[in-house]
Amino acid sequence: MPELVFFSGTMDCGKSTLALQIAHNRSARGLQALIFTRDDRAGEGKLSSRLGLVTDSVEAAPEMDLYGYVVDQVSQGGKVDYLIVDEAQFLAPGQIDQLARVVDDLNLDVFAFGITTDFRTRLFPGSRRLIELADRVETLQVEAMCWCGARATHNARTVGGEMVVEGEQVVVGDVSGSAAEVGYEVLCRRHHRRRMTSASARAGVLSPDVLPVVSA
Ligand SMILES: Nc1ncnc2c1ncn2[C@@H]1O[C@H](COP(=O)(O)OP(=O)(O)O)[C@@H](O)[C@H]1O
Ligand SMILES: Cc1cn([C@H]2C[C@H](O)[C@@H](COP(=O)(O)O)O2)c(=O)[nH]c1=O
Repeated sequence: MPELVFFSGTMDCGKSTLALQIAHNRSARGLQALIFTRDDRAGEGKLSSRLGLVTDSVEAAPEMDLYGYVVDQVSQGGKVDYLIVDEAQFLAPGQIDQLARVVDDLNLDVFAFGITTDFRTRLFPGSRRLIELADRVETLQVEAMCWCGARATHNARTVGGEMVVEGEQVVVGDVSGSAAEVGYEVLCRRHHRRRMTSASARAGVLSPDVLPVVSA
């Protein structure tokens, strides 16, 4: 039976790499993917991994009918054996419904990849709908780690190096950006709640406030 599968995790846990591996393994067996992404860091119409691999994709624009696009491709003689959808958190809930229809009415597997929650720990609308509709939700095996060594479960946003909890939900960025701009860091829940990034933890250790007080 074809499935809608949501591969989810934090930023930087290997989702895009897995998407590219699935496409590679299947294409070696003659299966052709139709690849959608939205707002990949590498630019429009690209699916990229931090391991350096990148492939062309179809940019899933906000108003695009994904089901209609697949039907058009197939009616024009295009070969579509299954779908890969990266950065699926950015899709509108209605577009996730269209992906479910691709599975049910066109009998194609759809593998969606994305982060579940934003920098405020709130579900992205696209991820919420995926959790509601997917046949399976898979958590990635390679866990990203918080600076403390615990499994990273949350995404923090930094602006000028400081963790923030207010702002636009969508700001494309990376975990290795310069401290001057918007960046991201994956944290465990404990340190997300305490707003302790690796930089603020280091600063805390160096702060004279935490040095032992020597009595006279
Ligand atoms: N230099 C490197 N050597 C080995 N693995 C790396 C290197 N750089 C990145 N990675 C791996 O790539 C992962 C990020 O992959 P990516 O597919 O871009 O993540 P995601 O799509 O989940 O944000 C990291 O968690 C790490 O496992
Ligand atoms: C937490 C969070 C992330 N984003 C953006 C930042 C990146 O461009 C993508 C995630 O990409 P990845 O391949 O999973 O690293 O999402 C955002 O816009 N808002 C957020 O709150």
